[in-house]
Amino acid sequence: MGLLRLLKTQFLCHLIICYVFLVSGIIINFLQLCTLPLWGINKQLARRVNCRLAYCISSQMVAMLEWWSGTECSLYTDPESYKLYGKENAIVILNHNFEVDFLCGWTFCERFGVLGSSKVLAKQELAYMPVIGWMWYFLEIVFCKRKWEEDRRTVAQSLQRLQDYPENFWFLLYCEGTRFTEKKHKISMEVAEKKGLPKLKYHLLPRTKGFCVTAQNLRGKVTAVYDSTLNFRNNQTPTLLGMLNGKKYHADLYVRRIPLDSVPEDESECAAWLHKLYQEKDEFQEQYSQTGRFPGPIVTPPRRPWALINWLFWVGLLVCPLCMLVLQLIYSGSAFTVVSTVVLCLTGTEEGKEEGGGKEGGAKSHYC
Ligand SMILES: CC/C=C\C/C=C\C/C=C\C/C=C\C/C=C\C/C=C\CCC(=O)SCCNC(=O)CCNC(=O)[C@H](O)C(C)(C)COP(=O)(O)OP(=O)(O)OC[C@H]1O[C@@H](n2cnc3c(N)ncnc32)[C@H](O)[C@@H]1OP(=O)(O)O
Ligand SMILES: CCCCCCCCCCCCCCCCCC(=O)OC[C@@H](O)COP(=O)(O)O
Repeated sequence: MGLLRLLKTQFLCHLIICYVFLVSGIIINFLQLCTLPLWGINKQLARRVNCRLAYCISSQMVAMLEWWSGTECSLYTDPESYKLYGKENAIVILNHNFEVDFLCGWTFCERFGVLGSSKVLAKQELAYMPVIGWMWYFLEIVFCKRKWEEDRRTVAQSLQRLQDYPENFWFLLYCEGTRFTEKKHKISMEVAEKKGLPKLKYHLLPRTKGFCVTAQNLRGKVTAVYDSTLNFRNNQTPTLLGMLNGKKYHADLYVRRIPLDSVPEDESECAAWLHKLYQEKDEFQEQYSQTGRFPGPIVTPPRRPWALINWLFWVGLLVCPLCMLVLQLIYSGSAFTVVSTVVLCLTGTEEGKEEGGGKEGGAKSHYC
């Protein structure tokens, strides 16, 4: 094992990375809070500033994927559509099978220059999460309680506010509403059967209301739907901890650009359109499982240096005070404190190795 690879598996490195992420995140959250008075004076400027601040947080996780773990991301799409990515507002529909699929999504956002402004229809609970959740509040992320009686009005209102958003954005929708598990799949296929809909093998039955309300309220602002289907090579099951351990994965994303004009405006027709789309997505996944590839030509949008530069900046800024703290601990702490800290780090390293490496090449269930 090379020295760098060994370093990446060390718990101490993981501690430092998490420390930098959390402390920089809190500092950025605080800076976002300081922009509050600006919203009353110049709302568009406040939004632009918040996009840049948000970039400083989310790009750290992207840097971990791109530069630390070295994960590769290939895009299957047609060259005509490729030219438009990052230059227009779009609704992105993505399958939800992996712990890190949101992070792969962010990586593509980064490569097409829309990371700071990217949006999602997220469950309300995430709004209370320090760093990311608080960052989302200032990014005008749309939250839902997954109770349609309440969401119908609040989601539509939040979407309407995006009509004059000053930056290009991609609005991510996990129409399945939750991450795929065999149990959830079984239940949702029972619902499909009751509704007389064809069964899906690789997806849960999509929830249509969120998509229909999004398409309805972003019409005029958004020009296309990016139907995106993600999978990983060699049956990999990527995890955040695996990436933190420096494990390299290879993501394949198939994207079809569909003009929003071709999505029906009528609610029930829109729902039927989405069900049909998921049947097609299921076929793409079937093709991937049979052949190991999606249809169409492959391009690999290049990674950009900005995420790494931002990360190195925060590491430089925050690791010096940490070193001082550690030195202080060594000088002033008892032998017991020092020894127990070292033991804790070593134990963490061993557990991290198991988590990060243990799943490598592990058999996956049939769906991905
Ligand atoms: C070029 C590159 C292209 C792309 C790059 C890719 C991506 C990058 C893009 C952007 C990145 C941006 C950000 C990413 C960062 C982070 C993301 C992280 C986290 C967010 C994840 C979440 O939080 S997911 C959870 C929240 N979101 C959703 O739930 C969305 C989907 N849900 C809906 O739309 C729902 O309808 C709802 C939430 C609006 C309302 O929910 P509710 O439950 O109240 O109503 P439903 O309509 O769903 O339920 C009633 C109807 O559903 C039927 N039913 C019952 N059981 C089931 C079941 N198990 N499955 C399916 N359907 C079921 C029931 O019968 C009712 O049917 P009716 O016919 O009567 O309506
Ligand atoms: C630089 C890197 C530092 C790494 C430090 C690690 C910090 C960890 C940060 C975690 C960030 C999480 C971002 C939010 C993504 C949440 C995805 C998610 O929660 O999806 C919810 C869905 O699945 C539906 O949930 P359920 O239906 O199960 O309810």
